[in-house]
Formats: sequence, structure tokens, C-alpha cells
Amino acid sequence: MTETNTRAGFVALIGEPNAGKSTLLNRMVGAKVSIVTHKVQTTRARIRGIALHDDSQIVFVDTPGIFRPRRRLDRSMVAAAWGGAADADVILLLIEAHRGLTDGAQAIIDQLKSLDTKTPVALIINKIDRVKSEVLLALSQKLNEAYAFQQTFMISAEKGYGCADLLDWLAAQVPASPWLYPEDQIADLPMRMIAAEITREKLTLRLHEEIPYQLTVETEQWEEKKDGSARVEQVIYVARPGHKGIVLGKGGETVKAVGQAARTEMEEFMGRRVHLFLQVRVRENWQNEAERYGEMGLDFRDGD
Ligand SMILES: Nc1nc2c(ncn2[C@@H]2O[C@H](COP(=O)(O)OP(=O)(O)OP(=O)(O)O)[C@@H](O)[C@H]2O)c(=O)[nH]1
Repeated sequence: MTETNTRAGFVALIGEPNAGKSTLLNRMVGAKVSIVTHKVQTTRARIRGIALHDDSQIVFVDTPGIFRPRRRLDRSMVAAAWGGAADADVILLLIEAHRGLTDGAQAIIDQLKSLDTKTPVALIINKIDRVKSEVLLALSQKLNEAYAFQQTFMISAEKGYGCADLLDWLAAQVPASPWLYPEDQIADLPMRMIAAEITREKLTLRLHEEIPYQLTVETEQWEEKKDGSARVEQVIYVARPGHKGIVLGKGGETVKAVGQAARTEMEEFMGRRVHLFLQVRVRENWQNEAERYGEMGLDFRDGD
């Protein structure tokens, strides 16, 4: 390929929590780089995935779900989301077909209007597999009255409907440019952080209610072994002493199951053997500690 034909740019995915941003990112990139669960607000970092299509390299910024921030951590997440949108070449606003124009979606549209950016915004009506086709046209009209979207796509990120058209369009939208990343790179997150995200996803799937939002996972040690395997040591930080027992489970069975599931996925992702060691520690104030934010790819905002 000659460099003169290439295109490259950033695409920001915005939308309410659970709109399907991570699912869409994974479908576009064709590999699992951002964690997807049924629970809201699982995405904390500005994870990027890279899709190659035609001669275009499309770099996705998977932002945290945009919602009304209360806690300090939440405010950092929201700031990261809008920061990603403002820097992008294209913004995709995801709306859930069965929920329509919710108050939360309207708040995002209001924020978009105040963004003072010429960045084109496309409307992505996602989860069309969950509604009858008759409702889609009316929903699309209503949303296009609320904001002057450049383009509307109706998709199912999960089933793949409409995703090829969206990818074609994005490939044509990003500006003429040399590629920004080496061809074989699918995520610019360091492996340590991906490994921590994998463990956090497994914890989120196993634990209930508030606890997943009150814990964080860090990869403390990463050792490359001579036989090609990796020895990975991670710490699960919980916010309250009472949570430690819950994460450990009876006789340590919860953390053991989490570790097994996480190890299997890390091995699939990296294509080699992994020895994973998990520890649970209480750190009551972790949500207010500046260094944790840097590790999650977020800015720490001082002052409450
Ligand atoms: N039926 C259906 N479900 C979908 C579709 N796309 C995503 N989902 C589901 O919706 C849920 C949320 O998807 P995510 O991709 O994690 O959503 P997100 O917007 O990244 O969420 P946050 O990280 O909380 O911001 C998951 O259970 C997905 O499986 C779709 O096209 N159809």
C-alpha cells in the first residue's frame, strides 16, 4: 500500500451507560479489547481499539458512559468522556432503540450542542433487534429533530446488523493521513492494563450490586518466563473491610473462580500460557487517590 491513499482518524463513542459502546467497539475492531458486561459503567479508561478498513485506520475511543456525575471518580469519568469526544474526527452517539430519547440522552444532546465543535456527529440507533421495525423511523425522526446529525445508522452491535455500512462510512470520514499505529496493533493499552480489565470484568460478572463499582484491579508484577508463559500478579483493592470476604468467597472460592476465568481469557487474548496470582487488599480511600486515576487513564480532579 502506498501511503498517499491512506486515511486515519479518531472516532469517539458516546452514549448513556449500557448503550452498547463497548460491544460496538469490539465488533468494529474484531477482537475483544474493551470489557462488555450487562452492568452499567464498566468502562473507566479511555480504551482505544483500532479497525483497519479499506485504506483507513479508524481509532476508536471508548468513553465511559455519560451520566450525571456525583462522586469524584464519576466526575473524572465524565470529563474523560467529553475530552475524548472533543478531540475526535467523528463522534458517534449511541441511543438504545427500545429506550428512545430518554432524559439522559437529551442531556447528552444538550451537551453536544454546547460543545462548539465542527466534528460531525452520527446518530447510531443500537439494539434494533429489540424493537419492531415500525418504531425505528419515528424514533429516528424525533432524534433528528433534536439534533442535526450528519448521518443516521440503525444497527445491532450485538448481532452485527448495519455494522458494515457504518464501518464503510467511518472509513470515508476519517481524514487523509498516514496511519497512526502499526498495522497489527489493535489496542494501545498496555498489556498490564488489559489484564487488569479482564480480571475486573470477571469480578463484575460474579459480584452483585455496588461492590464492583467499589473495587479496582492493578497488575503489580509481570514476569516473562523462559518457557514463553507470563507470571502475572494482581491486587484487587476493595473499598471496605467487609467487601474483602465477599470477594474471597467461602474458602476463597469466589476469587478462585474469578482467577480461573480471567486466566483463561488472558491466555486466549495473548495466545500463551499465563500464571495468574490474585490478592485482595482493603484500601478504603482508593477512589480518592491520585495515582489510581493515572493508572486508569483518567485525570484526577481535585476538590469535592
Ligand atoms: N439486544 C442487544 N443487546 C446489546 C446490543 N449491543 C449491546 N448490547 C448489550 O447491552 C449491554 C451493554 O453493552 P456495553 O457494550 O457494555 O455498553 P456500554 O455502552 O459500553 O456500557 P458502559 O461501559 O457502562 O458505558 C450488554 O449486555 C450488551 O450485550 C444489541 O445490539 N442488541
